[in-house]
Amino acid sequence: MRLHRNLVFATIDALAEIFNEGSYADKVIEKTLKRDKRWGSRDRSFIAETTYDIVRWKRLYAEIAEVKEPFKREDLFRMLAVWCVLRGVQIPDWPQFEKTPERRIKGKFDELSRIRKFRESIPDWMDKLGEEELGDKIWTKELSALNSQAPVVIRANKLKTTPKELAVKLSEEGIETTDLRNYPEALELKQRANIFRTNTFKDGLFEVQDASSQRVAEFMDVQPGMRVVDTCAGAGGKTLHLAALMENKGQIIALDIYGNKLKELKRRAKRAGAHNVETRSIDSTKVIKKLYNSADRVLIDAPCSGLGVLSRNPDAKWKLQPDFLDKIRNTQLEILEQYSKIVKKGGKLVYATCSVLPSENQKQVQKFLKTEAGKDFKLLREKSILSSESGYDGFYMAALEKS
Ligand SMILES: C[S@@+](CC[C@H](N)C(=O)[O-])C[C@H]1O[C@@H](n2cnc3c(N)ncnc32)[C@H](O)[C@@H]1O
Repeated sequence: MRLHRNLVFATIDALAEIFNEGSYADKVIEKTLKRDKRWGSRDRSFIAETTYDIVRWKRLYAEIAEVKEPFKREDLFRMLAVWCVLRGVQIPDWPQFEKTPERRIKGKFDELSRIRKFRESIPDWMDKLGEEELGDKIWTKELSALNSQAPVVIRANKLKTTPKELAVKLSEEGIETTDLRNYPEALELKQRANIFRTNTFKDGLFEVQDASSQRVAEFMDVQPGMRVVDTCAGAGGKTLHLAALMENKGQIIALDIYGNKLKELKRRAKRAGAHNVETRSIDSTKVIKKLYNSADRVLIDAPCSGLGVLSRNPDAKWKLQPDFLDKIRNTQLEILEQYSKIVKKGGKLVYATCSVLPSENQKQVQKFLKTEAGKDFKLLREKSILSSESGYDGFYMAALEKS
């Protein structure tokens, strides 16, 4: 591979913005890719993948390159030089890469690879927390899985197609997929591609949704005709799946505290042909109270640390802070206590997170069961999905029944 100057400069600009201005990697990359219309798909994937790689390995690369935050441009070039050496990419003879100590880089990499927090490139506090919660063996395996590039998985929208038919249509548009055993609606891309440009996507035949995430709506045990409330619906990944499982029959009320996310949900629902979805922004407690004791199924896809989805969102390693985790655990419990009241007698509640930490998952459910609101519920089943075991995102889900 030969490095091209304008692609490398765009990558360095993106990294400076992510590391030094605290911007979100996905947003910065999206903006950077719009900078030059002449860039082809290989150029675009170089920028996106190199930026994500260096974000993912920030601690390790900074340690090897002997640079500290806030990073100057020359520091970022040194980190990129580390990336080149460790990936066997030829270092260009540009002034920015003069005197790159290739042997020293390899030596330091071998030395640091013996220490997990450097090898897996994560903050001390997160390493300690993961080990405390999951134990040394599982955490070590999980970290390694969470540091690998996530596969692209899509969900065939059964309101409009079947996975088989979708695979054929995508293939006609030059995109090859494999179907996933045990995930009835999922297809995995054989190679990364810009699938949002396909007609198949524009026509609403699929959504991008990780395989583990597709387990959540399945876990809800919905039937066509039910009344379902998705309380933390965001832009509607799970809502749209629920609409498909309910064959567009019955009612789904999608709630969130952010109206702009619900607007996006509406746009997606229209594309997907999901007609049984209504959105309501939670702008006061009244919105929730009005729904008390009314739903056959309630989903709480709770805000969480996102520690199960680090492979697709590696900058969360650097943006997450311990005090945020404390706050989010309180929010999770409050939400459980409040929103569980929406379930009617005999109805079911599903609590889910994309975290692998028991303190956000099974321990929260156990705490909830001991509260006043929780005493009417019994735990039916729960599932912890580790990325190291499934090959997809880390997730947790619990189904509870109200008596
Ligand atoms: C894990 S995300 C939801 C993802 C979404 N369900 C999906 O499948 O695409 C959690 C969501 O909870 C929302 N949220 C945060 N605090 C909330 C609260 N107190 N009540 C309701 N929603 C909340 C966030 O805005 C965010 O959209």
